[in-house]
Amino acid sequence: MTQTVTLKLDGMSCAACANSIEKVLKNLAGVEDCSVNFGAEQATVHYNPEQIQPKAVAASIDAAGFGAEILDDQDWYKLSDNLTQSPSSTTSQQLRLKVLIGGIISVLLMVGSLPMMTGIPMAWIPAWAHHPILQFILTVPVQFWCGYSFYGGALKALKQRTATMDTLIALGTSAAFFYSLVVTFIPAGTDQDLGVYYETSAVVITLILLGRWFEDRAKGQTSTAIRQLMGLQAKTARVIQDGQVVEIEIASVQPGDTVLVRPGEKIPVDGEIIEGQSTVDEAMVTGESQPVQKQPGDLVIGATLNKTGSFQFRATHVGKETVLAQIVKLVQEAQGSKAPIQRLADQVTGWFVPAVITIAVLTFIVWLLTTQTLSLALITAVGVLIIACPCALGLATPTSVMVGTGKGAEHGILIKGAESLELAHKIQTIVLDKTGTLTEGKPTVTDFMAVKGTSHGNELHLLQLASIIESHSEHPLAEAVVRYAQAQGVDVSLSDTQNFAAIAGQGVQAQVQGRQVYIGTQRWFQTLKIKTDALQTYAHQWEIQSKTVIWLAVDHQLEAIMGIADALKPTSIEVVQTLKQMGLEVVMLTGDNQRTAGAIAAQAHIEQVKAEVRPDQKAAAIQQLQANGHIVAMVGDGINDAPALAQADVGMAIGTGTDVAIAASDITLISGDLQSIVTAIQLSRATMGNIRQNLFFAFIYNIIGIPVAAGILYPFWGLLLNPMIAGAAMAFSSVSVVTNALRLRRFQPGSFRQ
Ligand SMILES: Nc1ncnc2c1ncn2[C@@H]1O[C@H](COP(=O)(O)OP(=O)(O)OP(=O)(O)O)[C@@H](O)[C@H]1O
Ligand SMILES: [Cu+]
Ligand SMILES: [Mg+2]
Repeated sequence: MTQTVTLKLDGMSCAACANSIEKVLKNLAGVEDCSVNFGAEQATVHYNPEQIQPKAVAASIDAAGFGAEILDDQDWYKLSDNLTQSPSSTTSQQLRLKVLIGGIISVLLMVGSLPMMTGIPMAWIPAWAHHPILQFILTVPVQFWCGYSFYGGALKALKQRTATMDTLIALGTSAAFFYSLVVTFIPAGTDQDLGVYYETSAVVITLILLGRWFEDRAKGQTSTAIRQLMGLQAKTARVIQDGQVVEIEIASVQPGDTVLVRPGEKIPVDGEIIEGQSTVDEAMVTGESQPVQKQPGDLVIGATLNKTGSFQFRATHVGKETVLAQIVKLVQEAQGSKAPIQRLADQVTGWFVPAVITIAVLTFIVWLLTTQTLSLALITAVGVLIIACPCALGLATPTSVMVGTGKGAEHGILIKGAESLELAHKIQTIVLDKTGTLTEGKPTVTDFMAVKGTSHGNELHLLQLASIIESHSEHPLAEAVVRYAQAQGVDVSLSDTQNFAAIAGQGVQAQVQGRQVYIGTQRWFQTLKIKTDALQTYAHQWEIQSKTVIWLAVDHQLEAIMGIADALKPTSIEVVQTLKQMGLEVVMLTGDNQRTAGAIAAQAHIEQVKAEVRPDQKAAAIQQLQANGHIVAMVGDGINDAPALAQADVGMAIGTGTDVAIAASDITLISGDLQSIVTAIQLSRATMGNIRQNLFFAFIYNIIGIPVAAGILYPFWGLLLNPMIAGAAMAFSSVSVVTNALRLRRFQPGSFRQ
């Protein structure tokens, strides 16, 4: 049996580090699958607990030179405390100090070399400021203290027999530094003017650290969604103990406790109202903007806001069992998962670094041979090494995925993984379940008609037989029948049913009071050879009014029919229209009969209808649509439709209220509002657009920069890329990628219509 553990990682400097950790993990016995996300600094590991334990997994990451901490969800409250604090990590503070010191030294070095670099004599700069030995002394701390992490990273990579961006920076700056060192202490015997390049190394190191510092800070902001969610948690709860109201820490609340909530207070944990009434604002968890009426028996969600009344409820779920905790866990997992598009970036980084080293060596050799100038050959080679860093490439997808999934959670859309987020923008066909998705899912019996002149002609008696059977069924239609019977004053409690059987998609049967009773579809009755002609005209009439007709027979004689209405949700028509405008094909899927389905579809302006599809055939119906080469999404209520949801490329479950049916679906729409289907697709489109921009930003510097740094323009215009500018461009590329990803935080439903 596979288990999953999430680890918080430390010490990764670029996507290549993530790749090498992934390699280490995949080589461990007992690890079945894993994914390391550089942007989220997380590893998700699927392992076999009989072969390996999370501790051993973490230890192997440590051994590879990185830090790993097991994210244990046992202690939810501690975790939430940690996460709600601002993310001013030690890494960030250390980076800041290094940037500061590197910056001061770099400025001193630059000022010293100004006259030499510009060729203009500057009287105010004393000659000793450019003394090579002074410059050497100044550079040492930058090279080996500020730049220590590059050497460390390069060494780690070497152990894994790979090369990362640290390798490139370490190589590039070391080349500049040691070349200068040689020139400083072994005076050249030639007449060539050999300059030193200390400032190049110092500036490059400082700029790249500056980029990383910005990146680190910005990366912290990509996870604000989680911090906001965690921040919703109440700190204390008012619990009734021995008739006294006591305020206790939220961590001490136990399931079964009676909790008191006053107007304007946060509801501390999940539970069921036992006394009192109120309206509750659940927007922060479900995305539903309208406050919801609550009365005894209704469920309340922890972290939502009580508005008007005060009430008491019995705690049912606390700590990591609460809806909020589950949402946070899901979002965290999604943020750490990998989008398929990232595999491309990973592959590219895999061969990019070795390729760059080769290009740099070639550049060095070619320039040395053609110009006989060592300094020119060196500077071009260093330029290539610096500009070619693929670090922005590793940030391009994970940062957008983090912001995108977080944004989803904010709107009540839980996206299970980056893969679903990516797939959602490719959806071509969207299949909507009728009952509970397009309609309210609250059917009510509106009509009753008995066959006149039969021996059991008593309507109430028939209704009693029907409701007795239906009280054994969980089907929403069955509940409607029972409710109707009760309203007519029928006693449904008396029950001596035998051989009850529910036939999926057809109806129910049983023996009641010694009689064989059937309730179900007309089609089923035809196969049972029960004549349905007598009520045919009524049935047709009701069906055209979009009512579901269920048939009742006693001892193989048709006795009555009932018409059941289930209204469209108020937003259905508009949502279908928007989906069509977005270029999607909309299909309605239902087990209900053709005519009723057709009438509902017509109301919702849906042209394609698949009706009379039994629950076990729904997955096959999806498969049929996929066979035409379409990417198909299915929206259903998540309980009956699980196989179809799983079959669809993207399964969206409508989880109403606290009933978050997470398991079978790729995307859970927490509020029942269909508008969130549109929002989910728009969010996916916006995120993918954002990722493409990021990949552009990440590549453009390399594509333009490498040939220029290699000196392609030098023979024509004498143009070379100064390694310091290469360093700045490199730092800027990472920063521009993360900043662009943060732009996604401004996503608003409806604003990204394409
Ligand atoms: N317990 C029941 N009592 C009466 N009729 C039933 C019962 N269960 C199923 N049926 C009949 O079978 C039909 C198909 O049921 P099924 O559960 O497949 O679909 P549905 O819930 O009506 O629609 P959807 O597929 O949109 O959810 C129903 O429309 C109804 O006529
Ligand atoms: Cu880099
Ligand atoms: Mg159904």
